[in-house]
Amino acid sequence: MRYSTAMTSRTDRQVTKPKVYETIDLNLWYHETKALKNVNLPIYEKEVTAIIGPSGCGKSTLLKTLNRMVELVPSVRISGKVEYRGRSILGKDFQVEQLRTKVGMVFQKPTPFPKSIYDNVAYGPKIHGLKDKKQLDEIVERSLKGAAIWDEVKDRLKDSALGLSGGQQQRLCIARALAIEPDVILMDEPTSALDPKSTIKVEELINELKENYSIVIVTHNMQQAARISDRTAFMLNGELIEYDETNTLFSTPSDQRTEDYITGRFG
Ligand SMILES: Nc1ncnc2c1ncn2[C@@H]1O[C@H](COP(=O)(O)OP(=O)(O)OP(=O)(O)O)[C@@H](O)[C@H]1O
Repeated sequence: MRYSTAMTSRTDRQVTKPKVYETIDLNLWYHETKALKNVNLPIYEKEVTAIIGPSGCGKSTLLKTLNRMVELVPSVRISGKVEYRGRSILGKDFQVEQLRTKVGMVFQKPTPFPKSIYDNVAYGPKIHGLKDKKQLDEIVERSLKGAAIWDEVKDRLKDSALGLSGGQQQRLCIARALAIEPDVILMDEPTSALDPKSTIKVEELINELKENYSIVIVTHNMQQAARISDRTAFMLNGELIEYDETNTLFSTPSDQRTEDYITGRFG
């Protein structure tokens, strides 16, 4: 095997960009189930990093480790390190609230609150203490524009978000994530519940967002990873098998297992 998770990938040796995240020898167990095995993964600034692999390989677990959401599962045990901007985030002295204003998350199913479109977007800034109506109006407009949904909702901001289509709801959730002016956006299969047209809109949006944000996206869809990501991490049974520039990983994978997966031989 030319690669293992303990080795530095081709990409990592060449990249001089700042890292937003780095996992170092990361292991994670749910009770006795080992879901992450010695994962070493850098995430670079203002890029889209895709995490791919068959069902149950640990993609979502890895993503949720980055914002420490995984710790909501009581049986979880973790060893190794996760660094955000060079700072270890797993230690007891790190306040998880510090991540909440830096890292937004978008889930598989759109999860708007049963509130107005306006209030969905204003929610984050409000809980972080912003009260000024003019400032909130500006944030709501900027975030909805940033999520490419402003024109569709600007005349119905007081209407319930639940009245939007699934694709619109997902873009609203992206606007909600943008409202806190995050550094990173984590996306867990953000288009898997959407129709093809809405999927394309969200993919186009992701492509625009990477100018200003670092994005990590978990996807089942290899074509999607190939279309929108700069680098791809391929996981299997909790191991990071291969990580490289997306073009390289899909055109000349280094590990036979990656090749088998991307050519549809399993998964
Ligand atoms: N809350 C949990 N409790 C116990 N085991 C879990 C829990 N969540 C995930 N696992 C296990 O951890 C492993 C990795 O799961 P994870 O959801 O991260 O994989 P995935 O690659 O995201 O899968 P999928 O593509 O199907 O969403 C699996 O064996 C899964 O059964």
